[in-house]
Amino acid sequence: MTVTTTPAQLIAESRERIDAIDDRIIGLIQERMAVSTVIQEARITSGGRRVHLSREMEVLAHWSDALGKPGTTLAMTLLELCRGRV
Ligand SMILES: C=C(O[C@@H]1C=C(C(=O)O)C=C[C@H]1O)C(=O)O
Repeated sequence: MTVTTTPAQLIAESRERIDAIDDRIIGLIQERMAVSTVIQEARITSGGRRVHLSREMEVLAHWSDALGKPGTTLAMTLLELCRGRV
């Protein structure tokens, strides 16, 4: 007996996978925010500034290399989440 998957089933199952992936991405972003906060607080406590522009350029280049221009946009949003608006 062959069991066929209908398009509606395929879509529903794939959307469940997307929701699960999104949950993992959100968790990773929250983890990134926590690590970024540790760095920023250490720098501020030792007399430095919250923002480190040359490091942010490295982060933007990393995302741009992987995902192109939308990667840069994503990285800018990530940076805003991690250190607030500049
Ligand atoms: C976390 C840091 O501090 C800030 C936050 C950054 C980030 O979230 O990637 C990058 C540079 C800084 O503006 C860092 O200097 O690495």
